[in-house]
Amino acid sequence: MRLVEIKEGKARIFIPDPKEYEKNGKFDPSWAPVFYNPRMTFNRDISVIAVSVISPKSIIDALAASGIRGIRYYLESNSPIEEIIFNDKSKVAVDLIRKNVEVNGVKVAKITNRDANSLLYEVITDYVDIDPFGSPSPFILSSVNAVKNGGHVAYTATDLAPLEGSAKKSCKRKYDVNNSKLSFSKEVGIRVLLSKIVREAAILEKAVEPIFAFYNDYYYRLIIRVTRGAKKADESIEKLGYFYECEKCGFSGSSKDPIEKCPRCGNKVKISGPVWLGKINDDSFVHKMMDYLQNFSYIKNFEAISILLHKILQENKYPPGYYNLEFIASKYKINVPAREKIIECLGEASQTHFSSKGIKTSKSFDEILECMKTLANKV
Ligand SMILES: C[S@@+](CC[C@H](N)C(=O)[O-])C[C@H]1O[C@@H](n2cnc3c(N)ncnc32)[C@H](O)[C@@H]1O
Repeated sequence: MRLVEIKEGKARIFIPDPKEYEKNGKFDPSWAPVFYNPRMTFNRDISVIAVSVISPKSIIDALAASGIRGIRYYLESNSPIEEIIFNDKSKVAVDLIRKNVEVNGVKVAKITNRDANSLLYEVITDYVDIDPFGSPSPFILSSVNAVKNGGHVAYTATDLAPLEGSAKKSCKRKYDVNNSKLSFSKEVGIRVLLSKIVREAAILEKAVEPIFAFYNDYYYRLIIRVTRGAKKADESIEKLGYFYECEKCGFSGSSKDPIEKCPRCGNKVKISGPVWLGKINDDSFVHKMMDYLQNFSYIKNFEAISILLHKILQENKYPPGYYNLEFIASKYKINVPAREKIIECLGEASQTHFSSKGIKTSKSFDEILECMKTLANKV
């Protein structure tokens, strides 16, 4: 395997030379013997900042591939990390991790060549990172099991089709959620993932609190805090419910139990659930990330991260779900007014990072419609 050296953040790592695995001039990171995807740099940049805020003493990079994530946590997070377990079931990956750990002087590394699940049932740590191909579902129970009381787990999910309701059967299999493709499916997806995590954690009498969650490019990233206690686990479950959306009048909302008819026009609704209906971001955690970000002016995505964190804080004020302006406009056969104008008209409203067509607000559907119609008439 020919290697090339690349730089990401403060790490210099060796990866398989992509040129060797090109097919017809194209390259997909999954074609190389060890996975490294530069499109995930944003995910790793922002995770380095989150880990700095969390400040864990021990970390498990359970699906480590080249080791880039754990290495960057060691080199770049503000906190003194005492142990990082780098794990991958691939022997080739583990050999490369060994090299990369040495090159970057990671003094606290333990490297294992195990199935992540069997490893996670044997260890106890402050922070687990689950960054799989596709769905993190197979690793939820074991990762929640592996963290101490008050510990954290971070998940990446790239299986958007089931999470957003395009692949319904797959969503039922992997997340045990009856999902429909709703006009605000980008936000539904992360709430489907959280719903599964909450229910899996409850088996272990652990409660889950999301502290940081976002959507970017082709994946979700979610960080949860896990606490022990059957009662607390029950309280987490209480925050599950259902989204509905009316195909006729476009009205949408959430309810504790599934409903069949639109509360506005009486038509049949599409539903998705059970989904997490609590907050998905913790304001004080996001504020701390903004403060810490100032120490990371060297990272590639500094500006983009700052924009995302500001958006998240704005949208975190509003109830779950967003309004897809194109969807509503199509129902009423009106032009889509500029998003900023609608936000201005409503007053209490914000953009959402989930969609450039969406707004979040605590105002009613009819108030939104009124603003949209008034503005559309002015166009
Ligand atoms: C998407 S890659 C990880 C990427 C890496 N975290 C990064 O930031 O570049 C997923 C890795 O998980 C490993 N893997 C898949 N299933 C596994 C399992 N059950 N146990 C341990 N490793 C596994 C694969 O060999 C692959 O290296």
